[in-house]
Amino acid sequence: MTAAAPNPVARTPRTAGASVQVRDLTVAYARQTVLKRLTLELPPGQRVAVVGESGGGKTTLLRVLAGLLPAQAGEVHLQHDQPSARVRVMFQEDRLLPWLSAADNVTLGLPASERRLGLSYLREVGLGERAHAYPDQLSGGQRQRVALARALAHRPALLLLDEPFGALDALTRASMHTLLDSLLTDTGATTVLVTHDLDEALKLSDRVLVLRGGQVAEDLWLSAPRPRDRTLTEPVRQRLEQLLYPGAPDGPVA
Ligand SMILES: Nc1ncnc2c1ncn2[C@@H]1O[C@H](COP(=O)(O)OP(=O)(O)OP(=O)(O)O)[C@@H](O)[C@H]1O
Repeated sequence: MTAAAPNPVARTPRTAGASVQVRDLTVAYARQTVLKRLTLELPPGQRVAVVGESGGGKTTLLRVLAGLLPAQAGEVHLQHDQPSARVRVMFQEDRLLPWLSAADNVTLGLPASERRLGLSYLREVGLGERAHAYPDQLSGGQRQRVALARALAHRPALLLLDEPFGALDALTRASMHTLLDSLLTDTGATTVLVTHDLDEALKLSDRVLVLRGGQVAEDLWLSAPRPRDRTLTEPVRQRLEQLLYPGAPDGPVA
């Protein structure tokens, strides 16, 4: 019997996810205080979705965790086993460099010794055959897959996703959920996903935080096994809909 070819990603040691501690975090823009003494603790490897009203500070929290925005007060601590802090952010827009091929976008910034492994993520997202294509030769869904491969190629201890599939059509988004679900299970990264899509939150996360008034207003943990059967997460969905769309007895307002 011939042994199956080893999967290059599965052979990779899982990343040790970062643990995240946020204490009394306050962030303001000009005269508007967006986060108000927000406190949060994420154990290594946890997958957390952040939902809440538009303008409620979800992206602001993500930007502070990414080190892109300073806090006015409070503390943010990331702890991880890796020699360099590996935090990667994926945004709604792919932010690929248009003059670089998909492969070069994915491996940009990786040490030479990690480029081969980086490219294996391009295969994992189903784009091994398009490694030499430039971003403008790829569809929106394919570009987001390159962006996802780029984020994962750096084997982040903390992966921050800001509405990463918000610009995709429903079918492409659903296939990205399945892909991301299995890739996250392989990586071990601690993940924070900002989203307006409750399906996305319930399918991909271990825990859903509702931000309101600059704080964590609700902290719901999901214990249903993956891949998630929608019926198992229905009680959490109903609770989230009550919190996010009060006064809409039949669910979200279109
Ligand atoms: N650079 C900035 N300068 C001034 N105000 C800002 C800036 N960035 C965000 N804000 C304001 O801070 C508040 C929170 O914004 P943030 O983007 O964090 O919210 P959000 O919950 O991610 O919103 P959405 O769901 O609409 O993306 C909003 O009122 C926004 O207008």
